[in-house]
Amino acid sequence: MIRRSAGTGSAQGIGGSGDTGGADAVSCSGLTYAFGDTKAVDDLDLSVLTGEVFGLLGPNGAGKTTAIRCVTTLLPVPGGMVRVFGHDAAKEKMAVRRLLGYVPQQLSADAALTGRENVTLFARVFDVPRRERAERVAQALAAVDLTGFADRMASTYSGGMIRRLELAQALVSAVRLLMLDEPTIGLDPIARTSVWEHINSVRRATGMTVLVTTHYMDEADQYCDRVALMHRGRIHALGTPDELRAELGQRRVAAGSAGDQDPLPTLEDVFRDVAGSGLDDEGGDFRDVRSTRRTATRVG
Ligand SMILES: Nc1ncnc2c1ncn2[C@@H]1O[C@H](COP(=O)(O)OP(=O)(O)OP(=O)(O)O)[C@@H](O)[C@H]1O
Repeated sequence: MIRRSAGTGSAQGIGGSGDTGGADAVSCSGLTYAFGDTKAVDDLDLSVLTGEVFGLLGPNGAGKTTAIRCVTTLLPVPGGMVRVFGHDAAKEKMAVRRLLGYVPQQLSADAALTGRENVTLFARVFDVPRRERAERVAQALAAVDLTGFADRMASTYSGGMIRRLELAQALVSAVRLLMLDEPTIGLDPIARTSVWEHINSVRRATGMTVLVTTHYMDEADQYCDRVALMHRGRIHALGTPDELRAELGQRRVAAGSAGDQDPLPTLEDVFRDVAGSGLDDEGGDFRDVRSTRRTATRVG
């Protein structure tokens, strides 16, 4: 498995302090989580370095959302250890929650509120001091280019605008770690690019760390510093997209199934190599499909 260090960039802005005390943004060791007999996460070891954009990839049902929910403290940590900037997610839930913003797959904005009201609600829930609230809400809306639409009902927003609004909600409490579960699912290519451009501009301004799940290999390739391929609750490959492609290319040359001059495999080839041909058998269940379709419908 390929591992490497990522560079970091840091400045102050809408996000929180760049001081991370030297700890990894996320560190999981031996993380295990089961729903009844289904082991969703199985002895997972994972480190997300401070300042990087880290992509967690894998087929439906691989355990990505479950792992992320353990990191957010929305699920307990029944086995193993999860730390966020050094804080134990099992024992220091509030400290962890204060450091991260989470955009789940499901809709987290209220259609019956304006954009500004939605973000203000998150500012209150996450204890942004009352005297700073209005300014921080305005900053968060500006960071995702929604200032001009801030006082319109969210029900009038397009799918891409809703996703940007959800980003603003997650960013308003000056987070150091932004966690995004399939942030661009169901969006058209222009809206997808726009969501990523906004993530990246906030990241450049603040040095925040981003942990994202996606099924779009082109996005992982383009926007992630490192990716991990998860399958059946475990990490099977980890590295930069270039490293993973090169490693598969070398293996194919060694096995005689490709020549030296052949183009490098794509990240999608790496994905297929890891997940094998069992994708359709293992490819999620009613719950997975329903959640994807629900998201696609509401943004469509
Ligand atoms: N609430 C639940 N109750 C029972 N089983 C669950 C529940 N949530 C997830 N699972 C099961 O746990 C496993 C991991 O699911 P999880 O949602 O973490 O995968 P995922 O990689 O995020 O999938 P997707 O890409 O479809 O979002 C799957 O087998 C899934 O069916």
